[in-house]
Amino acid sequence: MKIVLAPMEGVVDHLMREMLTQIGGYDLCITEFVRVVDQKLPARVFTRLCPELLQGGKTRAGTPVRVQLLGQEPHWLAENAARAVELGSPGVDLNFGCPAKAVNKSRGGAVLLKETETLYRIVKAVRDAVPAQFPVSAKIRLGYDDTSLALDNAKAIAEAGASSLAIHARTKSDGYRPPAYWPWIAKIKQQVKIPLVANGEIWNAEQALLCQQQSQCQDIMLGRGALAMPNLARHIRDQAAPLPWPEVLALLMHYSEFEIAGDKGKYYANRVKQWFSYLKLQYPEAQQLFSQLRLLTKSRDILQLLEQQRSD
Ligand SMILES: Cc1cc2nc3c(=O)[nH]c(=O)nc-3n(C[C@H](O)[C@H](O)[C@H](O)COP(=O)(O)O)c2cc1C
Repeated sequence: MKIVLAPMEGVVDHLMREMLTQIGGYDLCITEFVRVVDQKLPARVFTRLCPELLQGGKTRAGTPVRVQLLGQEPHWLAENAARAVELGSPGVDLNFGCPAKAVNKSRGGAVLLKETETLYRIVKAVRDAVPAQFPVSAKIRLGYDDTSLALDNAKAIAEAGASSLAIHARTKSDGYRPPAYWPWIAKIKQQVKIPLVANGEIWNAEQALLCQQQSQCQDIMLGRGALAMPNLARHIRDQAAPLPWPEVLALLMHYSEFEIAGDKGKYYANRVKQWFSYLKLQYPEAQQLFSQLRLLTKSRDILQLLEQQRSD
């Protein structure tokens, strides 16, 4: 079994990857997406989103971090994919599942799930541009409005030479409403011979097992669940109990200190709130704290509140 930490724009940044891979259990992380439109982006765009490029493309715990690209133009995606690996990304991931409105208006993201031929052309161009030893993976949903193209899309991506395919087992229209349709992945697996990674709605070890059984897939990708339970990968692999709240609080403080020490001010407050929105599903303490924290906009104030909570 391989466990992949899902890309999550706005919350799984390098600080989060650092902490979660330090706890352990992850084989690979995928970054938030780099938006590609019509140019070769400067190196700083990649290193800002993925500072791990400056340390061999791995987190300090040694977990590889693969850059994800999102766009619609095969040529420009290929150029930027080549740049990402030159800069040290151990492969490239292509995002075909992003439901965000702004992204879909300018195409890119989930809307491409309506265009099987474009998916093929993108994967082929990127595969041709990236040296063979580097994996080119892709991530899809089951479709846009419905699942009618799920098989064709997966087959096209495989035929174009993708090394593996992560499948978030819902359509764009399903949004994040449970359930995730894991048996659909098993259906795709019968016809697509590249390794598949099952994704969607895994919050604990029981669900991980059920997902593996129903998807017929050993490898899984964890998104919101990884934030709700910071040791979810260890919980799944080694039956570790959910991390106790005081340790979660220490992680939250570490995240804040990291940020105050030199990263970007405002961005953190939004990220920590986003993290809390998942933590409160697992920890009643987070639920209580969230009602106070949601009004704060400065990292320092958030840290102060966390410190107060620790000393209570
Ligand atoms: C806040 C948020 C941001 C996300 N950002 C990305 C992204 O940048 N790239 C991507 O491919 N998927 C993105 N996703 C989708 C997740 O990677 C994952 O497929 C989805 O959350 C389902 O998995 P889960 O049920 O384990 O959370 C995002 C999801 C959320 C909730």
